[in-house]
Amino acid sequence: MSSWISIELYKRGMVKIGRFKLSSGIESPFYIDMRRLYMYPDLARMIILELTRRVKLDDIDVVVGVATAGIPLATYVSCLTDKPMAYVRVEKKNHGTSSLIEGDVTGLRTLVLDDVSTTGSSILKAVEAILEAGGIPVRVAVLVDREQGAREVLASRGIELFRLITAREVFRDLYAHGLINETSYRELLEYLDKYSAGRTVNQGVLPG
Ligand SMILES: O=P(O)(O)OC[C@H]1O[C@H](OP(=O)(O)OP(=O)(O)O)[C@H](O)[C@@H]1O
Ligand SMILES: O=C(O)c1cc(=O)[nH]c(=O)[nH]1
Repeated sequence: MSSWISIELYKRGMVKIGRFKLSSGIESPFYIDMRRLYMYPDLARMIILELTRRVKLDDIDVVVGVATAGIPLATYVSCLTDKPMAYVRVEKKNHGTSSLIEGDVTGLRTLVLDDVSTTGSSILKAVEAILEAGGIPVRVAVLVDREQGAREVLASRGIELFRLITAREVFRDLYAHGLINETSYRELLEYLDKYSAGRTVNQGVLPG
């Protein structure tokens, strides 16, 4: 159903296979670099339109991007849906308004947006900032979920995670279309099985 998304992401260099360190410190044999999506406005529009069609929006007052990669995503969602947009900074600004959140979420039902979810810690930090500011985090949406804990962390706070596609689905589509070979596919699945949510070895370092 979403194989066109996987294929486009791969062909435009947003699915990288190699050896990467993630923001959580976990090592990974792949990296999803959605920051490049905005180099291709037609594709960005198509993918984000798909997100807005699939995620529940009718109970949402404001969309909130998580800095930095969630900000262009939230901007597109806002333009496509006419929902107001705010964003959560990485850190509180220490001059001017001293804001952590730009825009206003007070009393508003929010859809939190980020490009990729791994452990969920970045999203959780943003959720906490929204709560602190008097907002109501209703739902979180990401373009790609790596299934390494985000859904479970958010569920424990009563917040649903919507993901347009999972990393596992991306690799399944790439393999099905002959874009990665069987050895790579098996290695990627092995990693995802080993370091997926719920495994005690989640904070893993790759061998070798
Ligand atoms: O679920 P997590 O384990 O928190 O990982 C996912 C987060 O990591 C990446 O951001 P990064 O920290 O690289 O910052 P950036 O958005 O500024 O590039 C990504 O954009 C998510 O925000
Ligand atoms: O966990 C991360 O830091 C991370 C993983 C990934 O695949 N892509 C990304 O942008 N961040």
